[in-house]
Amino acid sequence: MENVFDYEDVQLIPAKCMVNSRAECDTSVKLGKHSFKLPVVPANMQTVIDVHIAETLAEQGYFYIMHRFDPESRLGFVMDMKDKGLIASISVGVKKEEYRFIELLSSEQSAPDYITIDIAHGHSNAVIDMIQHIKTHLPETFVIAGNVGTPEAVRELERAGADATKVGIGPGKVCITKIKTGFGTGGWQLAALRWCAKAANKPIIADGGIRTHGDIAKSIRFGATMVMIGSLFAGHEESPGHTIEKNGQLYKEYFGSASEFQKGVKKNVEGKKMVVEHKGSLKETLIEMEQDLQSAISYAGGTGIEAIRHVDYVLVKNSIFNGDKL
Ligand SMILES: NC(=O)C1=CN([C@@H]2O[C@H](COP(=O)(O)OP(=O)(O)OC[C@H]3O[C@@H](n4cnc5c(N)ncnc54)[C@H](OP(=O)(O)O)[C@@H]3O)[C@@H](O)[C@H]2O)C=CC1
Ligand SMILES: Nc1nc2c(ncn2[C@@H]2O[C@H](COP(=O)(O)O)[C@@H](O)[C@H]2O)c(=O)[nH]1
Repeated sequence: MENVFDYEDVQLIPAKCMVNSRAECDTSVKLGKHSFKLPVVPANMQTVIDVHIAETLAEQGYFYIMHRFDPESRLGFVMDMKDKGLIASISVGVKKEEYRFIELLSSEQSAPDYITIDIAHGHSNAVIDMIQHIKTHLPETFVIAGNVGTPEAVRELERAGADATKVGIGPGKVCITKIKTGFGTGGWQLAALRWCAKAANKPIIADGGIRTHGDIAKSIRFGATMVMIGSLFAGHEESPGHTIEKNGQLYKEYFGSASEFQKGVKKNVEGKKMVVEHKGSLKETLIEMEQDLQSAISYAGGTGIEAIRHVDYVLVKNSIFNGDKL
């Protein structure tokens, strides 16, 4: 593989500005049948999203994916969202009971708009079979399958019927897959995204490793349609994790979906629990993300997200922060 790099190794190169104000730049993106305000989705993790946040995001025109860690509530959740005229977007795993759950959604005529198949090693027959099961019983539902980290995996899941694939094995903030198994895209997620995107015929969601808002623009440049983010969303006042005070400073808990804490047992643990700084409201962050992305579009010399996909870039190995912190 040539050119292995990650977010901090890249700078995008500005092109001539086409707007008189950044407010003219449109950050919206289409995924499936719907358009969303931002190419960003909070991670489907228990300390990042809950029913309240899902409803708020859907009402305000943002994409969301509800997590799968309260499995019994999912049918009611889909029905409620549909009753309110909101997009229903949920996650499933690949175990036997999930097959029955898909059949239940079908028999209740409660097809979600989006289903994300959410397992650690998505390049597997388990995911291929689940894609086909969903497509058989809920043919109108947009299926996101993951997670994967190679072009072969993207192609195989697309061939099986996935409408989008999610790329990122191990770059997450609470991930320990890279340490425990030696595998993954941690440390070269942006290059892996580029590699996968070259093979993809359908949208890719880049998942994990986003540490700054500029990384969203970089993900788009290297082939992402949407970007999934956990740690940057876990610290809000609305975030579902507990608030913790340490030496007068407020933090929020953030734990991996494969952490011992989430699983309740010490078996195949590939995630950890940590705290992130408390940082005000989700609404403020979404507005700041939109403004930063509008600015990125203006530097790309365009008026919409598409402009970012065509800019030149340089590799600046580990130097973009010059020792600075945000
Ligand atoms: N993006 C990432 O880098 C990672 C994300 N995660 C997140 O953690 C959560 C739990 O993931 P996961 O453990 O997959 O979900 P589940 O615990 O639901 O496991 C799904 C199924 O896949 C099997 N399975 C899991 N990993 C492997 C593997 N490496 N090889 C073969 N079979 C496997 C499991 O069996 P068995 O347990 O018996 O092997 C189980 O039958 C998810 O939300 C996932 O997104 C976890 C790790 C990495
Ligand atoms: N290896 C693991 N990855 C995990 C786990 N729980 C979630 N995740 C992945 O991380 C991203 C979020 O990354 P961030 O850098 O934005 O914080 C999330 O979407 C999952 O793909 C886990 O336990 N182990």
